[in-house]
Amino acid sequence: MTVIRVGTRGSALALAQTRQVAERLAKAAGAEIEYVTVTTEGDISRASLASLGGTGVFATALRESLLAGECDVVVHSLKDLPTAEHEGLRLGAVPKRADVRDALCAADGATLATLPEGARVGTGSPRRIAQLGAARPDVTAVDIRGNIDTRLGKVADGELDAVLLAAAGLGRLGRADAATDLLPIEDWPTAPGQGALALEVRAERGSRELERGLGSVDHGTTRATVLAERLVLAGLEAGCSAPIAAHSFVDDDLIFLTATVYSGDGTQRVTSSHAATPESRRASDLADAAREVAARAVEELLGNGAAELAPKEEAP
Ligand SMILES: NCc1[nH]cc(CCC(=O)O)c1CC(=O)O
Repeated sequence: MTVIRVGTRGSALALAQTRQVAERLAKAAGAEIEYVTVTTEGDISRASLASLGGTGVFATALRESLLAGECDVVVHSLKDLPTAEHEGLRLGAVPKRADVRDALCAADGATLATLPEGARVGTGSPRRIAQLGAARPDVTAVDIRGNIDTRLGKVADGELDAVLLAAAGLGRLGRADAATDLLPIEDWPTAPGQGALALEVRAERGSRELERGLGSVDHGTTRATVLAERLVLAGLEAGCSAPIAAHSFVDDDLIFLTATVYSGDGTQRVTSSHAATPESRRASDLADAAREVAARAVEELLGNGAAELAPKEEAP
C-alpha cells in the first residue's frame, strides 16, 4: 500500500489534531500513514510568543521538513501559519473548521462576568489581552506559555483564576469540559484562522493517492472564510501592529466578514463588517468574494485609524 508521510509537531494538541485529520486522509486516499514528528522553535523556546514575533515559530521547521522531502504533507494550526505564500509549497487542503470561539476555563465555574474582582487570567495573546482589558478592566492578564494541560493545571492548582484558550484545541484534546464560558463570537471575535487546520504540501503534484485524499478532506467554505480572515491580517500587517480579530462565515448565498483592530489595552477599537454574494459556490467564485470582503474591510479599517491604534515605531 502507498505510504503518506505526515509531518506534525509533537505537542499533545498537534498530535491529536494531526491524527484526526490523517486518519480521514488515509481512508480517502487508500493509503497508509507514517508520522514524522518535527520540533519547531515555538516548541523549544520558552520566551513569550509575542516576543518571539509570532510569524512562523511553529511553521518554519515543518516547512523545511516538507521541502527536504522528509514528509509528503504537514499539518498546521492555520492560525499559526504565516499569511505570505511560501515558495515551493501550497495549501493542499483546509478541512472543515471546528469551533472558532475562545473558551474561558475558570476556577469554580466562573464566567467572564462572574470572575472575581482583580482575577489573574492566563494568556499571552495580545488580542485576548486587549479583549480582556475591554470586558474586564479590573482583571490582570498573566503571560503564560506551555501546552494546554500545563495551562489548565495552573487553574487547578490555584496559581491562576482562569486561562483563555481556543475551544477547538480543548475539543481536539477531549478537554471541552474544562470550558466554563464559551465567549460569543459577536462579542469576542477570535484570531484569523482559529479553529481551522492547514494541510500543506509541496507545490508540485503529489501521488494520485495523496491528491485524492487532499481533495476529500478539503472544505470549500472553510477555505474561503479563512482566506478572507487571513487577507485582513496580511492587508493590515504593513501598516498596523495592533491586535486583530477576524471572523468570516458563509450563510445562504453570502460570505460575511467582521474584522476588529484593538489598541493594546482594549480601550479603543475599530470594526468593519462586509458581505458579498459569490457568483456561485465554486471555489474560485467563493475566493473572489472572500478577496472582495477582505479588501473592503482593510480599506475601511485603515481609513478609520486602525494603524494609529498601535503605531509602528519609525525606523531611525
Ligand atoms: N498559537 C497557539 C495555538 N494555535 C492553535 C491553537 C488552538 C487550536 C486552533 O485555534 O485551531 C492554539 C492554542 C490556543 O489558542 O488556545
